[in-house]
Amino acid sequence: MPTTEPDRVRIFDTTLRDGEQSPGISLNAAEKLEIAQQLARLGVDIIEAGFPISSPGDFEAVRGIAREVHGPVICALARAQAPDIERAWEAIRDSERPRIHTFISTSDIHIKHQLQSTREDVKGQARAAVAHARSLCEDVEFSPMDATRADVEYTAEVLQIALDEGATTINIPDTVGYTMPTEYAAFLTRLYELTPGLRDVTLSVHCHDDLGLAVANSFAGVQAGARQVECAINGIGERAGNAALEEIVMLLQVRGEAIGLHTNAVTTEIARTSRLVSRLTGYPVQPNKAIIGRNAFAHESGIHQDGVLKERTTYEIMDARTVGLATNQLVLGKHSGRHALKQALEELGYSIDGQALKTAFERFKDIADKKKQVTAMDLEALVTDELREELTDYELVSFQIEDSSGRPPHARVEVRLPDGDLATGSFTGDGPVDAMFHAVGAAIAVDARLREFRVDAVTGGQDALGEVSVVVELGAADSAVSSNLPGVATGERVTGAGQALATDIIEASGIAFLRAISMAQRKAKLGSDATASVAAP
Ligand SMILES: CC(=O)SCCNC(=O)CCNC(=O)[C@H](O)C(C)(C)COP(=O)(O)OP(=O)(O)OC[C@H]1O[C@@H](n2cnc3c(N)ncnc32)[C@H](O)[C@@H]1OP(=O)(O)O
Ligand SMILES: CC(C)C(=O)C(=O)O
Ligand SMILES: [Mg+2]
Repeated sequence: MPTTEPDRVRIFDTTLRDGEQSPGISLNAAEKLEIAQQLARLGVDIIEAGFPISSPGDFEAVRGIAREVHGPVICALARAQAPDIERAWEAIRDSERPRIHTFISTSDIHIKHQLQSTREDVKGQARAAVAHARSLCEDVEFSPMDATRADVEYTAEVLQIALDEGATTINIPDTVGYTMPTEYAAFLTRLYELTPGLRDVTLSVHCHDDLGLAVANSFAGVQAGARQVECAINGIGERAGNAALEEIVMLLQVRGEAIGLHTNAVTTEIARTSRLVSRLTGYPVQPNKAIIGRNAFAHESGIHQDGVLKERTTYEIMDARTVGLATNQLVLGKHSGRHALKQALEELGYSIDGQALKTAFERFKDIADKKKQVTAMDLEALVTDELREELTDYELVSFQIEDSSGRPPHARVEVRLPDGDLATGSFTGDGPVDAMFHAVGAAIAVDARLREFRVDAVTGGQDALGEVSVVVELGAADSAVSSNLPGVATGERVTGAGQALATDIIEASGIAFLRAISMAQRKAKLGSDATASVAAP
């Protein structure tokens, strides 16, 4: 137990050391520094910046962090060997608050097979290592590696040696993620009994997730008296990873009061830190990951949405804003109701009711039937599209596209004209969109020149809505179109812009093209050169 603030749990972040031991992760010095600076903003107490003896690059990275990151303790790992300890010290000595973390195994499996040594020799190595580290640095952490598979009495003897030599933090690693919460707590309690000096220093926990118990074991350790938790952002680390920092911090934020404990972490920096680590490590975060997964604050089902709309706490134990997210999310799908839709639209700034809501709801259901998920972006696009539709004089009633390798694509369309008549047109084009445009032009007897064409995926995923934007130019110089442009003198040009949304971009192209022509014709009729686009909601 630390002598100051005994109710505070120190957050020891090992993203840059154990986290980086995840297969496939290799961070360069600049990336490590960027993460370390963000960890400082997150308010972690200790940053384990790396293992300096492991490579010149890691040495430089740790040294850069030690020099440039202020606030947290900057820690470097070293085996219980003089060269490791000296290299670690060289890397962190410029830090305002350096710490050397040295370790050696106390389990017989490790002593016999890996170290090929004896219990007595390990005691000697531990003594020498801690003494050497303390001769260089005031802050020294000692870890008996694989402790949870070790003999507790022997581990206590080694810890007493480390304490005698001046270790200031004792960390008990569950190196292979083997222990269970009650067993781990009992192990720590027994260590307290066997090692009297342990109560005078900070006891730390370091748990791996091989059985999915890293956070539960860490929490059990805290309940047994540990006041430092070693953890990594997004739970990355050797094999199945370390305890996830964001889970430890939020567990103590949400439930800490019940046991009278807290951390100093700035929880609103969690989401940003998670995204940064994910981006720089290339390790994506699973959608259902606690705290930082994209579903962690999302509600899909109607009953939950209804509850959250009435009172957020019915289905949420945390406010998304406390972890740095803008808001929770009501994910609209085919089972969602009108209230959730209306609320979602209001959040987007569209206050609609009555017939407008009814129409939007029907269109929403159509889209929801085609898509797995209707997002806020879809909704915005749908409502905006609803407004645009009022400005359309033509309706694309149906279309067929024949497209196959070796033959140019052919389009056939049926368009309802402003007077209600149906007109058909067909065309063989260079591509399906080109064929669609020309077939539409043929159906309404307008020869429009395409000036701009753009397709944007409005939402993500294969079933995303595509937004097509087109700008067309009509000219009275062209005898074929003069009857459509009564207000335009020969030689003049008039442009029109249109946009449309659909999951099928060929369909969206046809509708946008018709809207652009409508706009050009309206402008021509008004004799106006207004540049207002049909797209503007
Ligand atoms: C549980 C953990 O996360 S421990 C940290 C694990 N992290 C890493 O290993 C990442 C960085 N490691 C490395 O870059 C390399 O392993 C190095 C540079 C440290 C060492 O490389 P090498 O000298 O080639 O040794 P190698 O890694 O093959 O073997 C490890 C050696 O360290 C010894 N060793 C392992 N742990 C310790 C320890 N805590 N104290 C002293 N010696 C140890 C092993 O017995 C073995 O010694 P041996 O060569 O006499 O058999
Ligand atoms: C170096 C030690 C603390 C470690 O990472 C482990 O035992 O898992
Ligand atoms: Mg580890």
